[in-house]
Amino acid sequence: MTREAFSQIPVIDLNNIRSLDTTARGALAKEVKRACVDVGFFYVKNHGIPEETVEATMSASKRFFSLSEGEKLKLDIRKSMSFKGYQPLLSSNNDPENMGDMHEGYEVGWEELDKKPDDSKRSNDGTMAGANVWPDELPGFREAILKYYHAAVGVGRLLFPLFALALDLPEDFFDDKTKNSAAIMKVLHYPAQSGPVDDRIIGIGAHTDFECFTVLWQEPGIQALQVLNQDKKWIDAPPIPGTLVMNIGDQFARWTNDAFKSTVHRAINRSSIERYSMPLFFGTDYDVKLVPIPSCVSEDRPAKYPVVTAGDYVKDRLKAAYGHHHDKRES
Ligand SMILES: O=C(O)CCC(=O)C(=O)O
Ligand SMILES: [Fe+2]
Repeated sequence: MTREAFSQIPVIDLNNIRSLDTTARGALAKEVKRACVDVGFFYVKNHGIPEETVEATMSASKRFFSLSEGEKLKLDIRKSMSFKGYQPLLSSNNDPENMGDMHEGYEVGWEELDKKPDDSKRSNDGTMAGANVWPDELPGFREAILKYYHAAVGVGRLLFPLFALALDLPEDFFDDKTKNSAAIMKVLHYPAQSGPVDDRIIGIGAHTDFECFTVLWQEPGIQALQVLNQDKKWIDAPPIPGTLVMNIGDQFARWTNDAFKSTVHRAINRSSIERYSMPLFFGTDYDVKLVPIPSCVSEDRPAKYPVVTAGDYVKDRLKAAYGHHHDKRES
């Protein structure tokens, strides 16, 4: 690939993802592989999530963030042992060099839309198991959030086999590693940062995501997301209507011994209006060990990472970013 090409984030059409034609799926997997190896970021179109679902969830999210701080703080994520609930402005810090992230957020994990007395997926989450916390005052909020959550989880389910193909693995390689609910969704609200911006307080500081991959919806019309390319230059990842942004996270970097790039990114909302986004982070089940795939390790490419479980990895990174439970970054 040329240097020029590194500054491009590809758009991949998922139209053929459900195709029964293995050649078509194979061609798609090739495109995905190239994006994962070269950039670690790509856009997907024809992802199948209806626009109405996105809009309903966004309007629910806007209603949530416009509640009073007191109401929102009833759901303070710092009271949750499993990282569910509300994150006030400046309470997280994704870049240890920075002084806090200029966004507020709200975080949920797996939950059935129709409540079951025993939701085995959620209770099997081990170290990350714990109920979502919902506001009392917002009728329809839970339903709107969970509707998008389940739609996006559906996209994630389609993508794991594609990533497996891209790694020359059997398509079902991740099936027994993704049986539970290791998918965390956030809705985020970034105030406008116009005027001079202190580089140490931006929307979300430079970071990599912790899981296998992220599916991000970002508000159309506002440029904020930036990706660090292989030349260590920040390139814009503008919203493209009708697409979702996908990026590789640290768990895939570990599975692939860095063949797939967990790419550093950040967001700065320098527009004059507030911005909303929603990432959904897909990991393997929390008890699964992040063991490098044999074809990604060789004498020339020795294993780079110690083996840990997905749950321990994610929890340590969350603790570091949120600095709560009186725990500081371990090591
Ligand atoms: O809001 C965005 O565009 C990026 C969010 C993000 O990178 C994250 O939450 O990990
Ligand atoms: Fe991120």
